[in-house]
Amino acid sequence: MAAVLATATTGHKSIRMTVPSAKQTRWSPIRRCVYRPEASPLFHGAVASNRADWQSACAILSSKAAIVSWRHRQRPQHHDAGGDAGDHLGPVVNDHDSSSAATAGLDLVPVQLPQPLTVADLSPAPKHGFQLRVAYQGVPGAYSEAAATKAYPNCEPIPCDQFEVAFQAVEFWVADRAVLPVENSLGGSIHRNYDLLLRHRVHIVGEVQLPVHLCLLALPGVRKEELTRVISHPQALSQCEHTLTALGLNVARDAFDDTAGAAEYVVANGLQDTAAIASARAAELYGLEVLADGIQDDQGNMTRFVMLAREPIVPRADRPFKTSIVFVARHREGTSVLSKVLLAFAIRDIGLTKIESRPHRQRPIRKEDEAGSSGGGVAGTAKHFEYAFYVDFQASLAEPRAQNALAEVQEFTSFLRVLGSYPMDMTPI
Ligand SMILES: O=C(O)C(=O)C[C@]1(C(=O)O)C=C[C@@H](O)C=C1
Repeated sequence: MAAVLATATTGHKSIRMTVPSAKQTRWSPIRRCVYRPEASPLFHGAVASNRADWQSACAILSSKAAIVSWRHRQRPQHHDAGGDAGDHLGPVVNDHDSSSAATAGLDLVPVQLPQPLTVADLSPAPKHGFQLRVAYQGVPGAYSEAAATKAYPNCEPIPCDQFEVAFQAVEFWVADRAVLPVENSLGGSIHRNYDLLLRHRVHIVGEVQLPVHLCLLALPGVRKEELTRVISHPQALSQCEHTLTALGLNVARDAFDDTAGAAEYVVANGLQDTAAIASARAAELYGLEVLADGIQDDQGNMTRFVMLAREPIVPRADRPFKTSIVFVARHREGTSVLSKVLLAFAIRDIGLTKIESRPHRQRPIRKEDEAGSSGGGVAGTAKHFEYAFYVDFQASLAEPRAQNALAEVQEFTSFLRVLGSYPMDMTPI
């Protein structure tokens, strides 16, 4: 059984990663798993529920075999702008060389013992010599990877197979940050991440906007006319819906986990009739040809990502900041809450850049009796959906006007959480 793992200390530098073939290996994404201590070979009562065990259980890097442990002789620490790759201890497969294990036909068994937490684990203070590890959803070549490296140049991007895994990677110290998409100028909001922001204990510490330039990729020699299927991330498919039709590609369009994963899939399966929509970098990484370049329906296509961390940053008032909040209306306030909240910002001259609503899962419906009293004599029960409202406003929490606005918002809400107060992305497009 083949053990598959890339060990490169900097994901980008891995040759195996950049020129993959069926036999070669590279970074595989961290996959989601449900942690069951009793199922873990590391289970020793209470000890088994610690971080190292979670990592052993969750960092399964291949669907075939490898069980990966993250070895931290020195705990992960970081600074935002790069570090010394040589100092970083990357993932290992039980200290074995994966290729020799594969040749010997061995099944690898995790032998990594839980590591005790150290003081360094508990300190957010960066230490030089370590690269910041940044989780993103997808595989190398995904736009989210590009966003991660735009947000944190010189970081070590850590691929995760699902958005939730990227959240967990930060919460459980497998990564120092996550960079995740929240909205696209063509496809709209990425609701899943709004929902996850509420469920996980992480903070928004920044935002990054990335122009998304989509390409149609196929195996070398394949012509457009031979295609019967186009695969990609649903957002990417929707971002070039019209252009595909204009190109005469009225073929099946199938959703995939991420754009680069679709490209990889075409190569891994030698698909002559299938194209992937992905980045030019994905074409390079996986050895595909670019059949059409810039196929997004709008040339200004842009995705906004948020940067997440375990700790919030200290808000400042000396540069443009944005603050993201989420709230649920207090029941007795009725349906007027949203307008009252908007007014709390308007009277302080605070601009709102985004508002999003998501259904309230525990309390989906609000009933209002005697609707007939104001409804032209038609008696009955009015039923409204109950929402969690997400608002981004243009001010720093360090500013008294923002603090006062939030104090007022709190009056009308049964739940209010600040997701983060962070510098706005001011980089030129
Ligand atoms: O599939 C990718 O490459 C991603 O990074 C994901 C994603 C998304 O979730 O919206 C990110 C940016 C693009 O808008 C298309 C897809």
